[in-house]
Amino acid sequence: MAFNYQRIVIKIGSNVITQENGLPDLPRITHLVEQIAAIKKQGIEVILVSSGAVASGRSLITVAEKSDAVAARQVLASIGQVKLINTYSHLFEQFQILCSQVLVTREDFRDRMHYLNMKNCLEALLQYEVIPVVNENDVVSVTELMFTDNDELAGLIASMLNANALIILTNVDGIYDGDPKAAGSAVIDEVSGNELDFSSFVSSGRSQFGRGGMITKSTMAQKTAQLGISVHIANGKRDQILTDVLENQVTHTRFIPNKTASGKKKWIAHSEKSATGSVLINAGAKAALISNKATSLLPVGIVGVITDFKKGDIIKLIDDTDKLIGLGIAEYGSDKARERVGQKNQKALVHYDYLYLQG
Ligand SMILES: Nc1ncnc2c1ncn2[C@@H]1O[C@H](COP(=O)(O)OP(=O)(O)O)[C@@H](O)[C@H]1O
Ligand SMILES: N[C@@H](CCC(=O)OP(=O)(O)O)C(=O)O
Repeated sequence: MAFNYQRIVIKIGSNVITQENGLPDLPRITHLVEQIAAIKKQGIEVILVSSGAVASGRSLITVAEKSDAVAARQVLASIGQVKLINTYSHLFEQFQILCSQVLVTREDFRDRMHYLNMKNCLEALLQYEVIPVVNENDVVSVTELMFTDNDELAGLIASMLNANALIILTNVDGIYDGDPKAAGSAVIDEVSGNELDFSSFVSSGRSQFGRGGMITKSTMAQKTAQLGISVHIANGKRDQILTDVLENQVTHTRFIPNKTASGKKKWIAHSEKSATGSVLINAGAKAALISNKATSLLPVGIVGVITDFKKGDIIKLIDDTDKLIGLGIAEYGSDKARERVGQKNQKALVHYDYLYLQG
């Protein structure tokens, strides 16, 4: 194997396992399960994040999606998830592999205790040689409780389980440097660091059954790689794609991983939407934080408290252009922070060990 991974998360997009007419593509799912079984036989731990509940639901029932889109999605997913997991379960059984169903919402990642309970469950499933099949719980996950899409969920799961790699299967060969259909566009082989501005060449359009599109995939991939996890974006419609990606024998996009971050930093990195408070930091603090040295956020670098928070909350560090610089756990509440704004020799508001910088 070109890439020597011990634990991988594989995310399969709706489009990969759905035919153009909206019906599930059973031969494709079967072929993917065969490859996953072969990978698992080599001793690699696999966690599957699979979309396709809504698409599977559409193959079973017709609902009026125009009148109430939220209810329609709930109904389709509730019916379709049963079919999806049954299909996986039946196919994995043929290789004497057990799979399990794990349905989650964004809320499950917010509270650290809750997060650790979920992590323990997934670790236990892996110990029992089970392949967890994860999807968003679309039935209860509505509006602000929703993930942007399953790419975000896959990034969270890969970070939570300290996976070596995340393989995202979609319906194009990778991230193109222009419109994938335009002549002259080519797949970007490698992305390192986070300087690349994807919005200049990735359109916000989505494929027929996809939710987030390539922009959210790119941003999530960059963030996940910054936390120390290799991310591969490849075409799940191609035969032998998983084995070829692992052998590095197929054109696709690979995000080169940075130094591995601690488990706690990985959790903080994905907590932007659950951050309660925020503080405004000055130019000196910003420069110190983004330098290569490990630096905590001291009150002397804080200009003011923007939104209140309690000790232990996740807070946002914002600069004077309103840009998010980082996220961290507050060592004390906003009342004390206000009293200490601009003062020297005060206890750090965010300790370096509990600070994640956007980069
Ligand atoms: N520069 C680009 N490179 C690759 N794909 C792009 C680009 N710009 C837009 N896309 C679109 O993103 C789509 C994949 O995202 P999405 O629809 O969310 O798929 P999935 O269901 O796999 O999550 C592709 O089908 C492609 O049309
Ligand atoms: N949870 C939804 C998938 C939503 C989603 O993000 O889809 P996709 O963009 O195809 O990965 C489902 O199972 O239908």
